[in-house]
Amino acid sequence: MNYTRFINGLSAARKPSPIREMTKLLTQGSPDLVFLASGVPNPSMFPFQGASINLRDGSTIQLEGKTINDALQYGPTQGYGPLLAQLKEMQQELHSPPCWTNTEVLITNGSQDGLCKAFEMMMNLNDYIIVQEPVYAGTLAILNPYKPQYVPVQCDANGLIPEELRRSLESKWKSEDTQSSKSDVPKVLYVNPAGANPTGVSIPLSRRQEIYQIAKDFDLIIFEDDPYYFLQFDKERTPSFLSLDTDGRVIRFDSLSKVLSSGIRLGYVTGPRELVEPITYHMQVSVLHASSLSQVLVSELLKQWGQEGFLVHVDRVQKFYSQQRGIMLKAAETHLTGLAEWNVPQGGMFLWIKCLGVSDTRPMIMDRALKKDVILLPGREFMTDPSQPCPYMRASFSLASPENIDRGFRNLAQLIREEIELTKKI
Ligand SMILES: Cc1ncc(COP(=O)(O)O)c(CNc2cc3ccccc3n(O)c2=O)c1O
Repeated sequence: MNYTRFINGLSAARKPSPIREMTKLLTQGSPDLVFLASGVPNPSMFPFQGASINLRDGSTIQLEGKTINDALQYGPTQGYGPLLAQLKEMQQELHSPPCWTNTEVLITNGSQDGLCKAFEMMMNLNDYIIVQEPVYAGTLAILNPYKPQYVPVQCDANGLIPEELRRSLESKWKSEDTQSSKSDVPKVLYVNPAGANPTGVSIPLSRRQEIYQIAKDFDLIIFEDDPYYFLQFDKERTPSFLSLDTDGRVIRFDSLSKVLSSGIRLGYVTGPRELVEPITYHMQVSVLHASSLSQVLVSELLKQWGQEGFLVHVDRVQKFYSQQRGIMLKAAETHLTGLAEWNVPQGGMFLWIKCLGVSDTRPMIMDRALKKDVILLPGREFMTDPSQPCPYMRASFSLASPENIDRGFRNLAQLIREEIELTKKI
């Protein structure tokens, strides 16, 4: 693949930071190396001497000696060596990327960080960008400052509709347009393939294959933003776009937030070397690297658990959210029947609810929901054109107890009834 058209001028101008390149030598030198090259602080002056992290299973992770030193010190931008190796092994095991020999993995400050830098590598003002709609609000927040021309592709209960994607592209462009540097043909398709935020929808494998073929026809890069990959409620996880990527046109964004901890701020980007390298250079000058403490802690955990132990853990997490989903669906059936409609989420942690008889949920939620002791997110926050009224709202089943979910939906039902009455009076 020729990646030139996917890297904007700002990103193409980024070069390896000399200081960061020196830090690589720190990990490559012989034990006798006298390192006088960079401003790495002396760890003997750090007040922290060790750490012991208690796990729920009764075991502990001890950070001492080399691990506490690594945890408290600068490290390589791409990521803490042992964790990088563990994540690369996991990506190969789970996705068997066809272009593995040209694939890089970069550890980022959550997947949001990687996503933001990947868009900043590609986007120019007013670019066309293809998104499945509704879109994760955090992605809209990254994109909106570019004043993009969104190409929102219609979704149904199985996610993005390939025929709609092809129709949207063919209505304005031909595949040969991608040969012209002057063409405004879109470069990126952004997709949440499993347990999408906010709809909870997962795209079946057959559709992913059709979508991948369309991406080939129009030379698109697929941003596979997949933080709910381990929260798919079907027995088998659907193969990722990365596992279909025979061309090297998928950049995958994974997150540890939903399965290990959101506060440790660790995600990882997996994609072609030519597209991961500019994001790495951006990391070199923005944050230097993701938190060493977080990386060492997770690496020690994965050492203790092994990949098998990690997958046993994520299955437990998946079962928890599947139970939470069941509790919310029961509350919706009990309290919202006749007042709203919804799909059964196939993954993730959200229920996407369409209010009947309320054309726009934003004023109802922002102005009147708190008085009813319930709060959700208005659907407009997830739309590419937030100026339009939207009857949808997003409810998260991640945190609330079963009792509170029931009470919240009871209050929500009352709120909707009062909104319908209010609307009649206007
Ligand atoms: C599709 C998709 N892609 C990327 C991310 C970012 O995950 P991370 O950086 O790896 O932790 C997310 C996280 N989504 C949310 C985060 C959040 C954080 C505080 C408060 C509210 C939040 N709400 O509502 C969210 O949806 C996501 O859903």
